[in-house]
Amino acid sequence: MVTSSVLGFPRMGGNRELKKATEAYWAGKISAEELIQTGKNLRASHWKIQKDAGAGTIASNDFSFYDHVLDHIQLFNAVPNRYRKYNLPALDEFFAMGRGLQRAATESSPAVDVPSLEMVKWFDSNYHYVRPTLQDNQTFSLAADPKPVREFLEAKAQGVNTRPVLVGPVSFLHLGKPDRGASVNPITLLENLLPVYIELLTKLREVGAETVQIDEPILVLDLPPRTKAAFKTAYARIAAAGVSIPKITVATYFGDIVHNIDVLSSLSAVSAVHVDLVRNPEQLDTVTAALAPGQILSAGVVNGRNIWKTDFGEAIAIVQKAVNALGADRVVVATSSSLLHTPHTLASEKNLPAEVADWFSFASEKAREVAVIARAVTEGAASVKAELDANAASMHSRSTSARTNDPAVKERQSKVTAAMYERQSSFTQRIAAQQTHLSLPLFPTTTIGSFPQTKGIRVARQKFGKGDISAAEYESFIEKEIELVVREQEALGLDVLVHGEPERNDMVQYFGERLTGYVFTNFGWVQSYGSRCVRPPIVVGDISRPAPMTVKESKYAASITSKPMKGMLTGPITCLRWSFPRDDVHQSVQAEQLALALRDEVVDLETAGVNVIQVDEPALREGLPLRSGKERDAYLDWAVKSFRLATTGVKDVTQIHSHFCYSEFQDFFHAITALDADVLSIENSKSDAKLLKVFEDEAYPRHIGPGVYDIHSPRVPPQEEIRARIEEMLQFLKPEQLWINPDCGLKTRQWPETRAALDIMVKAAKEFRAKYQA
Ligand SMILES: Nc1nc2c(c(=O)[nH]1)N[C@@H](CNc1ccc(C(=O)N[C@@H](CCC(=O)N[C@@H](CCC(=O)N[C@@H](CCC(=O)O)C(=O)O)C(=O)O)C(=O)O)cc1)CN2
Ligand code: MET
Ligand SMILES: [Zn+2]
Repeated sequence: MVTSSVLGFPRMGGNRELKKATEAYWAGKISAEELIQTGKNLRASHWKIQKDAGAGTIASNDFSFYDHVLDHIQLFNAVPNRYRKYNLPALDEFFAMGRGLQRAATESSPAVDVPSLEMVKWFDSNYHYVRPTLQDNQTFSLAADPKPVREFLEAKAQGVNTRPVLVGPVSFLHLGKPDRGASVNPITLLENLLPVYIELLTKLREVGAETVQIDEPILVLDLPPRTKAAFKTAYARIAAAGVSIPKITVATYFGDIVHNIDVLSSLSAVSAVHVDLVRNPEQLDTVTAALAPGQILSAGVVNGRNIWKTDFGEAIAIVQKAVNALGADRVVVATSSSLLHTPHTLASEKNLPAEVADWFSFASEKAREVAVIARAVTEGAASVKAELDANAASMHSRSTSARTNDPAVKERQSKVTAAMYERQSSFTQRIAAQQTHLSLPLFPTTTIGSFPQTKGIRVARQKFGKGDISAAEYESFIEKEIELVVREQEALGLDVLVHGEPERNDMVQYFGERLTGYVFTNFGWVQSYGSRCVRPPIVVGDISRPAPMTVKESKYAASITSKPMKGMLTGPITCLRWSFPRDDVHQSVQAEQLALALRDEVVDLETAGVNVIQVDEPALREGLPLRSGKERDAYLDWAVKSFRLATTGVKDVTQIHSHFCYSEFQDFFHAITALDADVLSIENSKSDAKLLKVFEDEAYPRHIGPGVYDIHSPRVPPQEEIRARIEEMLQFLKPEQLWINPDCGLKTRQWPETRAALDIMVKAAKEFRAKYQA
């Protein structure tokens, strides 16, 4: 019999209960017990949803109060001493690593001041994990009352026999890095980690876990030989534990494992291997052939990364093929990855056009899909006839809908010329014109765009959405917010100002709402990091811009100050990647449509007198295929082209900025150069300044602002810290090319820390200005 499984469920809850409780706890409004109870209720509800949907195997330990990799840092007692030394309650230590902690001394406790650990992209998704930082001679031990055991028992008490999910030992180490000052190669710590890992598996078996899902997603990456070899060591040791541990499913996702297929022989003792057959259906034959006798294939055919209904006909055909090769008892129908990346349920969406809603499937619906597919294969199509028929009708409705096709957009795309990808002059000429026009000092200061999205702003927007306040009232409210942000920046002494983005719910959703071809949800939230969520707009058809999207706000902001005002747009790749893109048209086509819409916006801003325009592309790297090779080159080619198409319609004097919230450019530096942006701002405060060396090595001529402080944490950086960062940057960058700015936008911050940190930043810039101008 073919069974079904879900690799993980979203954590936030249908109403973002987890986000609200976590933030209330941080604000001191609810107790730790109340937060813990909220987590418990959510887990119970999520297990029930999946059980009621008929999903066979359901995960536990997929829940986290912040991030599941961070959970494992605590689980293995790999907490750096700078956190451990405070002897905080486990929950507070956990959050201190996630978001930093700065607290004045009280009668009973000393002052705490510790920055967060680094947060990085989870493969090619918009989810971020907390990166384990490991010491030379790092030791591990199992935390008391291990979370996976606790949550397994919790589900068991509810009558759900779950499959605990763990981050695999090899992936955990590979995804980590040496702590600042340490030089350890994380993978060399495997021997230290394995006994703890086996102790955990043994405990899980003791409490009744029959199987465990061990995620080793790094198997889809290009791996150094040493990491590949680590799989052999790890899984031989795990196999040696025999019947004292549960059966194991090793899960991979977001790519194929064909290039690492030799590693499968190291996994011959595990009971099942999971692969992503949505992304890479072609790997089926190779993987099937490489399985050990009796080994089960978990076939990921329901997409964990988007919201489109699964085409049952296609999925059943793939599963049937696997069954033909392996037999029904050796095939499980599964989601391609955890459903963490999908919204909670479609059932809450009351405002979608009915035609379109019928094309979608969110997490709760996907849990049902795996069950239906498994039943169709086991008992035959007749057993689920109604569901198969309805699915076929949905597929037909979408493929024939008039909504997806706009001939005017296609017409415009056919008229794109080579000249439309080029600025009028070279950077050298442009920067001279820009300097004259802007007359900026050495080490110019700026910010990345957004200022605090206060409760007041969000509530005003909510009221406007509900019709409680009029458009005119909302607009004048936004103007007041813009004015406030402008005055704050003038008082701080910043050089290039921004309007603060108060009118934007989100940098991608906002643009989606102003473009044709998109639809929106009311509750379609997806976790991005910690308590932060996004509601990705959904691309269903051809995209165009009916009217200017940002000109009014930027023009107003520019009109109330004599300082240069920077216009603020989200680039085509980021608009695409942080939406749910359509899957019936190549992404390069959607990116070009977005680029043409943005090109018009850029030109309109210039015409309105805004001569500094930032086009954010933080998702450029995220879209980079995970493995090096031809696919990467093809992606970079169309990604760079769409950025250029969006930005090159302006005169020399208009300065184009772009922003990325990371600083690892080594593997695609040529593409960064090819963007031909005049100024780049990048994240840098949490990474090694040595990453900037590539700009020096490649003699990158344009301007760069590597972030001087982290904005994801409320912590205010001391001036010495910023000074030290700038000194480090000057080892690799010329003073003439260096801008001073934070790592990213300030929307998640509160005003007091924003003001304090920017004040320190501007002072530091002035210090360097004095030193270098002398
Ligand atoms: N799409 C996207 N991806 C990104 C980023 C980003 O900015 N956008 N930045 C990077 C880091 N990721 C981030 C993701 C989300 C947020 C973020 O701030 N999200 C906000 C929600 C933003 C939003 O959509 N706000 C809406 C809705 C706000 C809201 O919750 N309103 C309340 C009512 C008002 C209230 O009581 O507060 C409600 O609907 O219930 C608005 O402002 O209009 C949050 O989780 O709090 C920040 C960074 C990488 N990926
Ligand atoms: C995630 S990148 C953010 C860029 C945007 N302009 C902001 O400041 O919020
Ligand atoms: Zn950013």
